[in-house]
Amino acid sequence: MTELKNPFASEEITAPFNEEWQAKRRVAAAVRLLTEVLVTSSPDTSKMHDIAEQLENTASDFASSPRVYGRLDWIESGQHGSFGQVSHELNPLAGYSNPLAPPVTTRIEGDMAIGRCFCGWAYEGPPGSVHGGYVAAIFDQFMGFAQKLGKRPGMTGYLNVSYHHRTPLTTDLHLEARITKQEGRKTFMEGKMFAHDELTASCEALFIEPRKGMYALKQQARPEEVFSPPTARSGA
Ligand SMILES: CCCCCCCC/C=C\CCCCCCCC(=O)SCCNC(=O)CCNC(=O)[C@H](O)C(C)(C)COP(=O)(O)OP(=O)(O)OC[C@H]1O[C@@H](n2cnc3c(N)ncnc32)[C@H](O)[C@@H]1OP(=O)(O)O
Repeated sequence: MTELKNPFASEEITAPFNEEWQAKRRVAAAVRLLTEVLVTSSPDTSKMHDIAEQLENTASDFASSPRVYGRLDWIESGQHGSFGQVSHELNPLAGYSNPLAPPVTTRIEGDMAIGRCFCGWAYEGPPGSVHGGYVAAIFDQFMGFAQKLGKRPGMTGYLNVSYHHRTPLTTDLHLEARITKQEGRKTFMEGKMFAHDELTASCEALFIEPRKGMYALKQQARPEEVFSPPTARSGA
C-alpha cells in the first residue's frame, strides 16, 4: 500500500492507488468521452434510444456490485486507500475516477499554488466559453487545495469571483493562488485563471477552519444512501 501524503501535489496525473482505481479511471474517462460526444453529436433518434438502453443496462450491472457510499466508508475497509487517495479519485472537480471532474490538477511551487484545467464542450456557458458556475467551482477546488500553503485548512466561507473575459473551452487553463493574510482560523487568499496568458477570471476567498478542526466533520449526520435520479422514462 503506497501512502501518498499529498496525492494532489503533482503536475502530472498521480498514479492510481491500486488496480481497482486504475480500472475506475478508465471507466470515468469513457464516461467523460461519452458526455463530450453526447453534447456534440446528433445521431439518429432510434439509435439514441438503443444507446440509452445499453447504458441503462451498464448502470444496472454496476449497481449490482458491492456499493460504497461516501469517502469515509471508502477508507473504512483499508482496501481502497487513504482519505487523501480516495479524494484524489472521487473529488467532483479533481478526481480522476469521477467523470464529473474535468479534472483540475494542482501543485505547490514556493509560496504559490499552480493549477491546470481543461474544459470540453460539456462545460459551455456563453458561446464557446466555460460556464461561469464551473469557473467558480474550479476556483473553489483549486483554492481549497491551495490552503495547503497555510497551516489551518478550512471550508470556504466566501468565494468572490470576478469574470474579466470569457474563459475559452478546449483550452489549457492555468491557475495561480496565494495566501494574502492569515488570522487565527481564517485564511484569506487570491486566485487567478489564465487562458493563453490572458487573465479571464480572478477571485478572493476566505477559508475558515471549523471550531473543532476539519476532522470534526466526520461526526456529521450521514445523507440518505438511496439515490434514484429521475429518468426520461419516468417522465421527469
Ligand atoms: C477522515 C477525514 C476527515 C476530513 C479531513 C479533511 C482534511 C482535508 C484538508 C483540507 C481539505 C480542504 C477542503 C477544501 C474544500 C473545498 C472547498 C469546499 O467546497 S468547502 C464547502 C463549501 N463551504 C461550506 O460548506 C462551509 C459552510 N459553512 C460552515 O461550515 C461554517 O460557516 C464555517 C466553518 C465556514 C464557519 O463556521 P464557524 O462556526 O467556525 O464560524 P464562526 O466561529 O461564527 O466564524 C469564525 C470567524 O469567521 C467569520 N466568518 C464566518 N463565516 C463567514 C463568511 N461567510 N464570510 C466572512 N466571514 C465569515 C466570522 O465572522 C468569525 O470571524 P471573527 O472571529 O469574529 O473575526
